[in-house]
Amino acid sequence: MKKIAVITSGGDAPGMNACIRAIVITAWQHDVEVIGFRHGFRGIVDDLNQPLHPDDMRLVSQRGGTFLKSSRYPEFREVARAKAAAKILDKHNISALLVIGGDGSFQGADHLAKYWQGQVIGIPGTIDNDLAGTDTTIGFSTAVDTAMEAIDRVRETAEAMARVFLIEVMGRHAGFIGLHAAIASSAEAMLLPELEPQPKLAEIADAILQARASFPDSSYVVVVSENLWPGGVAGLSTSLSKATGVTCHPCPLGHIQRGGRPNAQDRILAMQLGHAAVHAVLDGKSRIMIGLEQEHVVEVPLHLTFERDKPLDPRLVQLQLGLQGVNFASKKGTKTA
Ligand SMILES: Nc1ncnc2c1ncn2[C@@H]1O[C@H](COP(=O)(O)OP(=O)(O)O)[C@@H](O)[C@H]1O
Ligand SMILES: O=P(O)(O)OC[C@H]1O[C@](O)(COP(=O)(O)O)[C@@H](O)[C@@H]1O
Repeated sequence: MKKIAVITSGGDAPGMNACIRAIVITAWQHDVEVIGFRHGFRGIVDDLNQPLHPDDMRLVSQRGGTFLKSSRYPEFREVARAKAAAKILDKHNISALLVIGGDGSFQGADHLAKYWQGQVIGIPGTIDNDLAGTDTTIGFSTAVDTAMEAIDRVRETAEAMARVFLIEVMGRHAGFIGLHAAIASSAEAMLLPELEPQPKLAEIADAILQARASFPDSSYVVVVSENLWPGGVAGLSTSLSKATGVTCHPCPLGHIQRGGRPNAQDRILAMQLGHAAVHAVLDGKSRIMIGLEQEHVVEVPLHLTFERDKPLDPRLVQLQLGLQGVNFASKKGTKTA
């Protein structure tokens, strides 16, 4: 019986469990046995294997996180670790490894493929959506929903108290969550690394002061990507409060964005990609990522997913820039941000 393995690696993302379910069920339908290794690449090296059977997949899709566990394991860059992983995979007679993760995990998979003869397939699982070759990644949609709901809550108190809030969203060095959350929550401004890697304090302060002058009774919400400002939104709020004389409140959303039940879109995406990944294995494919482009499942050479940058959708950027900060008090709709 053919045997394949699956790991979840890097930051966990809602929908990873649904993807494992689709892999296990599809594989068993084709007489392929599946084992998981817990904790990503570390689990292969340390042989933390776990047999996976369709009967155990009944109630996993609804849960966030990953029941297989994940890890960041920088030691896997070492050739010796990749060779050790190859040995373990051969010991278990594994013919293909499916890696659910982000660009780092795919670099790890590509690294392993240099020292292991089996097939290596990547499945995009990261809340950041920062992988080239796929329109979206497992977990991104849920993370945006979570950020939006959190910002909606902040908005209510901000509006009641007529306060300025700076809300920090995740994304490592990518603004996808920031852009989508800013649009969905009708933010007054957004600070994203792709738009301005080093935003100017004076410009942000001016926009706040103009908004305060036009709408003294209203809230003002800025969505800020993490790692953009030294000291994060706490540091930025302190500097802006000083520069404007208006108290600015920091609100980092943090890991709240990574947890929670996957939404329907992420569950469906996860199952589509997991199912297609098993078929790619059966077709003898290797060193590819299974992605989704314009609603269609696609296969992309693995290296292209991490060697290229994925740009923000310029139409969505323009949409938000056009809608944010318009001064409705002015007949001409003068921009205030
Ligand atoms: N260049 C690399 N060579 C080998 N393994 C890597 C490399 N980059 C990342 N990895 C492995 O992939 C894991 C996940 O990568 P990371 O960047 O943390 O998350 P993500 O896959 O979500 O981007 C790392 O902890 C490491 O084990
Ligand atoms: O939980 P950690 O290890 O501090 O990592 C935080 C990072 O992980 C993420 O949540 C997800 O990143 P990856 O999916 O690329 O691992 C980033 O948005 C964030 O910068």
